[in-house]
Amino acid sequence: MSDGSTFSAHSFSAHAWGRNLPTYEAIRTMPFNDALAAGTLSPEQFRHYMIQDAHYLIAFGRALAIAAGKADDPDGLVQFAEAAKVAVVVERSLHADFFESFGVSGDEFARTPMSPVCHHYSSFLIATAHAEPYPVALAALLPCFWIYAEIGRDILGRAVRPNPYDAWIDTYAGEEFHEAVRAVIATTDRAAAAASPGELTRMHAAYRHATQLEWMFWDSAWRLADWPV
Ligand SMILES: Cc1ncc(C[n+]2csc(CCO)c2C)c(N)n1
Repeated sequence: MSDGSTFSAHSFSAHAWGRNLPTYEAIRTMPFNDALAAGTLSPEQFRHYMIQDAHYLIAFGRALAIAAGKADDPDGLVQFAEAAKVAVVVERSLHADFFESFGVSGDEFARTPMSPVCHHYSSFLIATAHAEPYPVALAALLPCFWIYAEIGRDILGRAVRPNPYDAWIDTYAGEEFHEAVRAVIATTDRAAAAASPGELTRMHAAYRHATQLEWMFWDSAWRLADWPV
């Protein structure tokens, strides 16, 4: 799927994937993902990532719920309402399983605010879902699904096992997640086919911005980034 070839060459998704391939490659080879696959990522960096991801997933769930409300048919409404629920389920499993095994207390989570990048990405998704029409909202949400599916498979293929991050790797490489991702790509392509030229331009801008923010999210965890003042 990483060459976009599963989809029609004329689809929005194929164009968006192709245009953003250098950024995808930059994500795939970034130190955070190399170290995760090698099992050498520090627990401190993974804890930073998990805490920020728990914040992110709630915002992502809200953005999905807003997009669900804008769906142009009942199937889209169900698809994104269900995805919003899954985002919260994943956040709860971070709390129940990963926080537990990597020693993040409820207290530490409660006193750790969103990092600058997490704040930016979360605000961008919620603002886009609110202010933009359905196709543009979906374009902003798509990289989150698609990039994780691809990165999950890539890391699975080269992970050193056993790996302290096995459970994380297995979550995103699983077939169930990939099926959901294919469905989001298909719905986004259908919405793009009905979008105006102006909306299509904004879809590409939203997709690009979200892809850049995915890179920045991992980079932020790698650097243990915090607010400078
Ligand atoms: C920064 C960041 N980006 C994407 C994901 C991936 N992800 C998590 S839950 C879910 C589907 C929810 O319906 C997806 C695609 C993540 N965890 N963190």
